[in-house]
Amino acid sequence: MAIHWSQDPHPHPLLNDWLFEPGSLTARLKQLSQQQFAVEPLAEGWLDIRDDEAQALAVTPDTPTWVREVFLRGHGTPWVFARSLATKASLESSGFPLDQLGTRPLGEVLSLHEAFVRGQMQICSYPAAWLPEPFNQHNAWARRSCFSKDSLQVLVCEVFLPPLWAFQKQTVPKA
Ligand SMILES: C=C(O[C@@H]1C=C(C(=O)O)C=C[C@H]1O)C(=O)O
Repeated sequence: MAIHWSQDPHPHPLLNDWLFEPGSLTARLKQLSQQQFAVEPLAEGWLDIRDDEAQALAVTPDTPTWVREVFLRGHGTPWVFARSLATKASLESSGFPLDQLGTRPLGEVLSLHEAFVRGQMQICSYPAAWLPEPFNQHNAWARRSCFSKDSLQVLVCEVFLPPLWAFQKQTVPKA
């Protein structure tokens, strides 16, 4: 399945505001949920990566890679599906604990190391088939970027799920 990642902004301002949020998504979701926030690991392991992911890391698709898929939940509801990955070789040489995070947000660990540089943000309409149930009925807007530090590259993809937009709608900004 082909996927097109673009650096161009999305025409819809609300979508663009989230898709190109420069800061930590964890921090923003914690604020939006008034700290009623949690990370739920869904799948983790030495899993196959997709052609577009291998291309982003400049490796072949059969390269041993740790993949971490989670829901970021606000008030107990999945708001974001995130898929983060890094090659085995780069994890072993850096000691970065991508495979030991559990329910600890990746963003918190990345922020501990100031040396991480976040690459260009790209967006796409993420294929429904790549989303976990019950969100695998429709495509959803996603962003991805690569956090780099020395030889380590952590590719982070975040897909914004319909319940986040529903919550946004019901949360009228304070005057
Ligand atoms: C990179 C961040 O970490 C978040 C937490 C993730 C996790 O715990 O797996 C994955 C993607 C991010 O939304 C962030 O907060 O900006």
